[in-house]
Amino acid sequence: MSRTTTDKGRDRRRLAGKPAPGKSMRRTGAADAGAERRDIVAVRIEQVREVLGEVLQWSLPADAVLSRWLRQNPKLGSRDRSEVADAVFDVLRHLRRYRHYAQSGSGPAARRLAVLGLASTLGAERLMQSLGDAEQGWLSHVLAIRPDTLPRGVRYSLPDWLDEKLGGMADAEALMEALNQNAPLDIRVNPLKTSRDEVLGQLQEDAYAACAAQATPYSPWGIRLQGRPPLNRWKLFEKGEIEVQDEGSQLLAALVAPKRGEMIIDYCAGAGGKTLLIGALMRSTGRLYAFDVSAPRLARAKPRLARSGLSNVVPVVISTGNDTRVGRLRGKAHRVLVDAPCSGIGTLRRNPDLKWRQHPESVGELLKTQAQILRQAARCVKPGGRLVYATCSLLPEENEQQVMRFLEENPAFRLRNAGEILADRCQGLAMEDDFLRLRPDAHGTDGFFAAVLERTQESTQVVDFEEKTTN
Ligand SMILES: C[S@@+](CC[C@H](N)C(=O)[O-])C[C@H]1O[C@@H](n2cnc3c(N)ncnc32)[C@H](O)[C@@H]1O
Repeated sequence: MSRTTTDKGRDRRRLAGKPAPGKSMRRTGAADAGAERRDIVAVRIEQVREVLGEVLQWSLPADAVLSRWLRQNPKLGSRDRSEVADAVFDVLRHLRRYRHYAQSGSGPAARRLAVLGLASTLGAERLMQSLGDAEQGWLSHVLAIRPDTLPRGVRYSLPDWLDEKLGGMADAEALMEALNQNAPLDIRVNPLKTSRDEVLGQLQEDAYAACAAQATPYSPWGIRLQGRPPLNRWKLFEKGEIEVQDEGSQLLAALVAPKRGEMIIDYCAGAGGKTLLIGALMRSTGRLYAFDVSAPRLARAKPRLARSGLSNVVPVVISTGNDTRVGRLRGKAHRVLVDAPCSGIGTLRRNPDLKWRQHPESVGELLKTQAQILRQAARCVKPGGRLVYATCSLLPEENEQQVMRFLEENPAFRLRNAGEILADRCQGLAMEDDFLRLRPDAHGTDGFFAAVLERTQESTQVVDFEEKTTN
């Protein structure tokens, strides 16, 4: 059989130790891809290190620092953005444990934290390829440490004061563990425009398959989604049929139990999360005042209100002292919601930096503000009306203790059973006493607290009541 030119060429190359052209190209391609992956990881480590350098100064909330950094780096794609964000938030969640691990390494501490965050979010294997021998050795060493051999505060990455506070609660370690998980993405349907079944039906379509939409267990308006879909580009969102809202927040709005035609005050309305649901439950009738001392926060409620189709909401920027517009509503409101400024410890799944930004002194300041807001808001409640006090904190001093002190000072109010009030609309929530307490480990929501305080019908002595409480 005669040998072809191709055969001869292949033999010459083999003798010369050179691979065939096709193979050579394939191998180089694979090697290039590997090198590219290593480069990307090396760049990622630097990006995370850079963001952490700013976040760990604690001058701004982590999400604000991250948003600014992303604006300064507009060329990054969506995958780059989410890889950086995931690693930064992972480091904030596990900061105390990672700092403990970082002690044994060398080089800049922020780089070691970035490596740990990325090892957790991208996988250690992917990281290893981009590390030198010493860093690889260190990473293997710390990843082999069993967290259950570490003191509890280090294991769950809590500052000592918070470890002590949460440690005194029932099922403390389950709570600490749950607070270190990623929060799911909950949305709420707008009952003024649609129903949950209708939205769930649409989300069963192929285009939304990755979201694996499921009804939330307690709120009749809630849907839980997987991943981070680009919600604000969805038609459902643009048409005001859905809003982003944790199931726990939905339950707080339900606890207000508003009725058509009533006069209701959302005293700390912020960007209007609860206002929107309360207004929809009023079927856009009556009057719903959305108060807040922060004009920028209330301004953020405006586009949401526009989408919602509500026409009963009156946003008002109030002052922290004795505000005349608040004064005019004295004794007039059927319901007043105080969604008080608080430590936010119940939201650590979403805001892990709060455990490092808050401290006993800042909580002490919040306690004074909460008591003052409660006193001012209580004046607006009409006899027989209700004041709902809520926080996204798990700390008893911001919650039960705050309410019990208010009740001692204000005998015109009595505690109502929150579980019974919610039972009308929300199934399956069993509470052990009159308060509503939600926990991520028990309910899958952020941590929330709420109490319903009813002003007795007989309490017509508004003047006495005010004099007693103005100090
Ligand atoms: C927990 S946030 C409210 C969140 C909002 N209700 C929501 O559902 O999106 C607390 C709000 O209380 C406001 N606030 C702080 N001090 C206040 C005061 N003295 N009177 C009224 N609002 C106050 C803050 O500006 C902040 O927006």
